[in-house]
Amino acid sequence: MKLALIGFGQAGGKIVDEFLAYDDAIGGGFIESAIAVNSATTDIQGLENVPRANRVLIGQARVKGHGVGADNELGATVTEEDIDEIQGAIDRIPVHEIDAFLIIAGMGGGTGSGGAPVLATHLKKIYSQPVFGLGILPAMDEGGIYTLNAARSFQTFVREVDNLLVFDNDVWRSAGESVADGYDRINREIVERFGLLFAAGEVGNGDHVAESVVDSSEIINTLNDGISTIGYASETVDTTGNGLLSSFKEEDGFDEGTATNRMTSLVRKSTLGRLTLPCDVSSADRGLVVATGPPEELNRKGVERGRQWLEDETGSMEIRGGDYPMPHRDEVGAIVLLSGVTDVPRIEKLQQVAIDAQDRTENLQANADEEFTSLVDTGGELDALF
Ligand SMILES: Nc1nc2c(ncn2[C@@H]2O[C@H](COP(=O)(O)OP(=O)(O)OP(=O)(O)O)[C@@H](O)[C@H]2O)c(=O)[nH]1
Repeated sequence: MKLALIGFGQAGGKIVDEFLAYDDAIGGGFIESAIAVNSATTDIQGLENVPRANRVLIGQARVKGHGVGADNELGATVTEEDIDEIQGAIDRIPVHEIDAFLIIAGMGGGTGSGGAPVLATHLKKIYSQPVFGLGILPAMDEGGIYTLNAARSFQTFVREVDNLLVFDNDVWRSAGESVADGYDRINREIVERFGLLFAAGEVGNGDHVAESVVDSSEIINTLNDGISTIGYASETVDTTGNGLLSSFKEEDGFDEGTATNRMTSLVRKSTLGRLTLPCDVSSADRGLVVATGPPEELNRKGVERGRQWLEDETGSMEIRGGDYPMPHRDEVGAIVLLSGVTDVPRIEKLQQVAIDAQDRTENLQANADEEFTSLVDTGGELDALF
């Protein structure tokens, strides 16, 4: 499907940058336009792939290009004030060519956390295309302010978009990695999963017409509303024709049984393995299974079996399935999109920690005010200058 990507804040911009590189690398063609919005000059200058003309600096009057310092209320305010600047960049998008907008933001900071929901509200008012969000949750040890920001932004963002796709940094961190290396790796994981999903809806004009390609409307209908999470699993296949697999192949070069079993097991691994947002799979309302890989290794039966398995696992009758053929790849994969999930312990925990952080901050503030008054107050024994 064709998307207009809008990266908000530092994380949002970096992920859009990575999406552009990925789309290019796989020849996906799912990005129609890409915009980055930020209140920090250095962050926006550091991007590599977003065209310069599509980088929008907001909040200059208030923060002078220095960012909003994790104050997401200020992030929301400067976005409202400078919405015309952002609209100026959106006006250059051929909106009639896109299937949806995707706004991407780290939810723990200030600019993206506060600004992304404001932009979603604005786009929904003007355009008929769906507006999706991709929200990045902070790791739990990032501290109270990030958790509080994320919980408040989540509540608002999910209400304003047609669907909020969620990625949880906490689940994807590795011990012993620097923050920068960690983000680079995590960002590649993000774009591979979401990129393959969106690229899947963009097949149609190539040489390889799959048995049952995924259509952009199937992705849109699966997303529909609520929040979503994605699983992905892949396996290397021997495409040279000399390997072990080839010895099982039938005369036409395709072993139906192997391909079917492989896909069913990949769908299971993808669903029961690490999701972008861990959740109880049975709480999903809708789902989509996408089989990716060289067209000669994909078959309809494999997707159908995987789809049926997911129906049983979720109890949902709304599980769609299809192919995304990728010629010249030596990997077969399965993407599982679970949408309308409701049993998500991580969100409940985030909200609880945020409520505690909010209460603690209010108490500390009240005490600090009292203590400061008693520090300065001499009981009338000293007169202030004026
Ligand atoms: N996955 C991922 N997460 C990131 C990255 N950079 C920052 N984050 C996350 O995003 C949150 C901070 O958001 P940023 O995007 O840095 O903040 P911002 O929107 O630019 O807002 P301010 O810096 O406060 O003006 C952090 O809590 C991290 O969890 C990144 O490159 N990848």
